[in-house]
Amino acid sequence: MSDAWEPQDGPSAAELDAADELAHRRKDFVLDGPDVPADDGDGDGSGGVEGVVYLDGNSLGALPRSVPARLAEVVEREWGRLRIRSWSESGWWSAPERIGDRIAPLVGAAEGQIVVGDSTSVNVFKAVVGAVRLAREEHGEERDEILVDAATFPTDGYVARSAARLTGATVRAVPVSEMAASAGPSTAAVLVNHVDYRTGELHDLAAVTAAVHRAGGRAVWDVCHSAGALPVELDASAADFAVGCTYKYLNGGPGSPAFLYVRREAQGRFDSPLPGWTSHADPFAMADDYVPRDGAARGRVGTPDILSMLALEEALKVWEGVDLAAVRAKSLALTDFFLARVRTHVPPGMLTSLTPEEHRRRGSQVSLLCQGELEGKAESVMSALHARGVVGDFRRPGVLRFGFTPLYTSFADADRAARALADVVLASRREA
Ligand SMILES: Cc1ncc(COP(=O)(O)O)c(C=O)c1O
Ligand SMILES: Nc1c(O)cccc1C(=O)C[C@H](N)C(=O)O
Repeated sequence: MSDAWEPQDGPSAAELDAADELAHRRKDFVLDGPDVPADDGDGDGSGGVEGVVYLDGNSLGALPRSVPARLAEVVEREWGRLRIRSWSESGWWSAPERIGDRIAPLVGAAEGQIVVGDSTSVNVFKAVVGAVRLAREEHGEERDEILVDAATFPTDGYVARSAARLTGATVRAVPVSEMAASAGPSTAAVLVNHVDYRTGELHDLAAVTAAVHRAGGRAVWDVCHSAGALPVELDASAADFAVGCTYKYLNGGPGSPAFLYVRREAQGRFDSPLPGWTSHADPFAMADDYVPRDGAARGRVGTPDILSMLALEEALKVWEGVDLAAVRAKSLALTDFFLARVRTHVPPGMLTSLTPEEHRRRGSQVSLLCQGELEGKAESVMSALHARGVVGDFRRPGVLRFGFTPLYTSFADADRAARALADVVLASRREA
């Protein structure tokens, strides 16, 4: 432990964990495994009885404990013994809408508006083209611009540019802070990340959407970093389309299918650019002409990815009885606690938080920029943290990211991570 590690003002991690109403959810996840570093007995937080501190749920959520048995059942019974009958008898065919309805309350959506399937990237494509077509149907072909969050996760930008080429529109990158003022008479659609993957900044879904609507455009939201991390008010904010992944805060597993939300009011006019046979009104008619289904199922394309989808369905059971307001309160308390610990123990000028202080602008991660003596060392700092049993990640050029998943991250985790970070930073100063 570093000499710099002194007792803190305010409640201890143990006191905060004892008062945490979500603490009991942690046991529903597999968090310790054979990769736990052996206890080296020096008390420096580098593993042992405490296990790994997992702060990378903003990239890949931890495994919910009940998933392996459910997957084994799906493979052995539903696939192994029932085979083709499972499309109807095991509910495989309707899984995309059924699981969409399980996600709906987590993102503030009434049922019947979310379908699960494909990747986030593919759903961004459906949503952006769908939004452009809708805006043009309402306001004419002069709607020729797509505004894209200038700090977007790259896949959204790539897809938007391709969608623009296909629809004859152009793309303009706009900082989210200027999005509302930038939407105008030529805006067909805007594409915004609800939480910035690099900084953890939370954007105002309702305000930006309202401004885009006033300008006559349609709003598409990427909620990858907010779904399951904080309350997302899709219906109340009048979002037109939203897309999210399920492998981060929804813990669906690596490559678990994404989801597509199409606001009920827009569903009947949603003209998907990927009209596959499973979104046909009568798929088994195998008709030449495409007639789209009504409702969320219009967002389907081809055969659903059943194994991943049913793993996700099981994973979503951890949300039963969870109050999203409690999730948000804990997320903010965890990130406040971690930031305060880091600020106290890391010498000034080495790490700067890119994550907003203001709660209303903060998602559920903390991003620290390596500066001064730490410039160029983000990767080595993160690997030293991994060696001490603290798993976050880094994004080039110098951002350390720590994701806080309220269902399983404890205040003791946040405390140990900050401690390990201070030790790593001070060690790197000694070595310099
Ligand atoms: C905001 C955001 N959008 C999209 C993606 C990825 O899309 P896909 O699930 O298609 O890989 C990620 C992360 O990988 C992301 O952070
Ligand atoms: N989807 C990922 C993957 O397949 C491999 C590694 C990382 C990811 C991620 O999700 C990265 C993540 N979206 C990010 O915020 O950087």
